[in-house]
Amino acid sequence: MNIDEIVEKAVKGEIELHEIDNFLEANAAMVARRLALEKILGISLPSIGSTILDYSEIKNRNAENVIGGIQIPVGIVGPLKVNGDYAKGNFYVPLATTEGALIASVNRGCKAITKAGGAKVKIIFDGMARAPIFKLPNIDSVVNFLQWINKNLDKIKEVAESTTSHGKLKEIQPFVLGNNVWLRFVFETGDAMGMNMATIASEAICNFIESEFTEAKCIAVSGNMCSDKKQSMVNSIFGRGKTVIAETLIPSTILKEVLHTTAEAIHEVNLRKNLLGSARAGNVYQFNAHFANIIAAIFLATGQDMAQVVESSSGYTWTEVRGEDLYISVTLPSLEVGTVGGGTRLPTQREALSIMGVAGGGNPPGSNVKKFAEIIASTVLAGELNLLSALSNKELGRAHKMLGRGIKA
Ligand SMILES: CC(C)(COP(=O)([O-])OP(=O)([O-])OC[C@H]1O[C@@H](n2cnc3c(N)ncnc32)[C@H](O)[C@@H]1OP(=O)([O-])[O-])[C@@H](O)C(=O)NCCC(=O)NCCSC(=O)C[C@@](C)(O)CC(=O)[O-]
Ligand SMILES: NC(=O)C1=CN([C@@H]2O[C@H](COP(=O)(O)OP(=O)(O)OC[C@H]3O[C@@H](n4cnc5c(N)ncnc54)[C@H](OP(=O)(O)O)[C@@H]3O)[C@@H](O)[C@H]2O)C=CC1
Repeated sequence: MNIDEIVEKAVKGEIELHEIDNFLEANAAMVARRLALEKILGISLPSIGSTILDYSEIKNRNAENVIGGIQIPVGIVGPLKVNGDYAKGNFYVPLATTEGALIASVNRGCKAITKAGGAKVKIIFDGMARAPIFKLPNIDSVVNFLQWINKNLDKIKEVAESTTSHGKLKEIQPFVLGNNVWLRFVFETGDAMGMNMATIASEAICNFIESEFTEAKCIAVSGNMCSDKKQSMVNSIFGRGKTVIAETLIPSTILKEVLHTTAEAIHEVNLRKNLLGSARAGNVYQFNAHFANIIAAIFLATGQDMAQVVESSSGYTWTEVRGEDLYISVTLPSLEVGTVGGGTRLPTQREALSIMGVAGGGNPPGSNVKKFAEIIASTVLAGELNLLSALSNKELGRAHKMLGRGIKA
């Protein structure tokens, strides 16, 4: 069958859109699927169809039933001076967004931080968690199960690590409710974000447990105590991915000249907005102004899993007035990122990672992603510093009129 005949069959419903992959080479299948959809809907999709994506690379790795690609503007902020353990020096950071004023905002924050000597940044925890849920017959069995797990830690580690060369089982955190037990497995995952790695290793552990401790039945490899793609106290307290802290001290001259404000004014906005306002709103995880803006824009540009913006953007902004200067820090308890795997292998996303010098695996493994995490936290710091400044001097509406609607103030 040629491509026209296949399109016709898909339009008539004689083959499903995803079955086109069985008849054509990958890229021809992507085109045929779009042409069929255009005919079914009576619309044309030339922009989605005009893509540099190679479906033979994406298929069985990143997406199914593909009809083309979506383009999102990517802008650049920086140079941003980062004084980390892995990221040292001045960095340009790509942000993909459709929110006018966001890039300008973060860029001004970068300017202020760089002029002030940079952002100091530390990673204080590193571990990707997967938590299967087990059903036991009764609470005697729960206690025996926990003792058995403790006795068999070495064997469990061996089973897990037989599935991966980079994944290392660091720790098992047990949680109990009645006859239910969650085992929260925490892995080091090299430069990968690690969710596939941790899931595959956890499934192997579950099979081993079920065959050896037969009273335990694994109900689901993910029991939501992980917690993936959901806000949760467990991530906030224990950390998931990387827990990162970035801080800087901004002298009053820079506050005045670059940010048109004062330490007192920023501190008051932080206290009454980020801390009190978030508490009054019943927010438990996001005592910040807009971590999500920076996290989402970097995730989108660099091929991270967008659904993990949920927990990766949780965290706290802390400020202190020191003389006339401002101390400001951001704490991100669960930043889930990778420089290998997932969407990081796509061509535009890989280029975006290369702007920061973090594309691919590091030497030693894990060093590249830690450098990336430090750059992200420093950029979040720039975003917070600038938005708090803009709010303190009533710039927000004016900026968004100009850069979001194209209207001169
Ligand atoms: C827009 C500015 C920065 C102007 O600020 P300004 O001081 O009038 O601008 P400027 O023209 O004097 O430039 C100062 C610096 O800003 C940067 N800058 C300036 N323009 C650009 C540009 N086109 N492209 C790139 N960078 C730009 C750049 O670093 C520049 O330095 P230079 O390089 O010239 O030496 C300021 O008014 C501002 O930051 N406003 C606030 C906007 C903002 O923070 N928006 C964030 C998104 S809001 C949101 O989504 C969340 C929210 C608010 O709902 C959450 C909440 O509830 O809090
Ligand atoms: N399965 C699930 O439940 C979920 C999956 N996801 C998806 O999972 C994907 C991310 O999973 P993830 O495990 O990170 O990625 P991958 O599934 O792509 O696994 C990473 C691969 O890279 C290899 N590798 C090579 N060099 C390195 C290095 N330096 N550091 C680490 N690994 C290296 C690993 O080998 P080796 O293993 O031998 O070390 C492994 O094969 C995303 O697409 C995400 O959307 C997201 C949430 C849930």
